Amino acid sequence: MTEVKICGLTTPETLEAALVGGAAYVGAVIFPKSPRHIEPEAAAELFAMARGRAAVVAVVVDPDDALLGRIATSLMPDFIQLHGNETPQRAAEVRALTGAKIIKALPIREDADFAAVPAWTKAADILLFDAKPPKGSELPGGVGHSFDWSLMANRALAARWFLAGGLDGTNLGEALRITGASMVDVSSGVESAPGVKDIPLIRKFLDAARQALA
Ligand SMILES: O=C(O)c1ccccc1N[C@@H]1O[C@H](COP(=O)(O)O)[C@@H](O)[C@H]1O
Repeated sequence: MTEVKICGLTTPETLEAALVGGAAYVGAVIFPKSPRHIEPEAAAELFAMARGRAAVVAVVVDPDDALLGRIATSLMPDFIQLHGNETPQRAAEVRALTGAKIIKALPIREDADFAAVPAWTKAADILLFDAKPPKGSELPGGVGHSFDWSLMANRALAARWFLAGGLDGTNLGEALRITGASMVDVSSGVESAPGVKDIPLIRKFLDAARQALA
């Protein structure tokens, strides 16, 4: 099956739906400007039920060492998703500070945006291609915008990568067909309102991932 990450989970019911539905990755957004924000200690309590069932991902934006320390000692995520302007050198520090593997989000609008990929291929365990947020947006991700999926077609990459940005249960099949992605990430596309995850939409997305493979 296409590996799915459901991101921005904040309740046990929606996390359970993601786990039962077969999500391989589940994400906590630790970024106060986000409607999905959860404090590291609360995330640790919530995501305890995911241990051994899916990889736990902490999504952060240019985190300082103090926040990383709180995340490492409470949530102890399998992955830290860097969704800001972090450098490969900072990613190495984050890895050393937390012991977590690194997912690096790269914002894509045009072909030239892939220039950052070679530097990140060694510095990150997994890349995540997301749309560039609209101008003036306070959020670097989680805004439901997609990029031109044809930019991914026939792109030989020496790294594992997620397709992200504006995916939902209705467009996932087409996105997979065009990009050939084997890993996908969704947040707002499985919500009924910003920050409010919806169990039927989570199920629909996971079903669409299964059907795409069939
Ligand atoms: O979801 C958020 O609020 C968020 C905040 C800050 C950085 C990243 C965030 N989410 C990530 O954005 C992408 C795409 O989201 P969407 O499906 O388009 O809503 C995804 O990687 C989330 O992990």
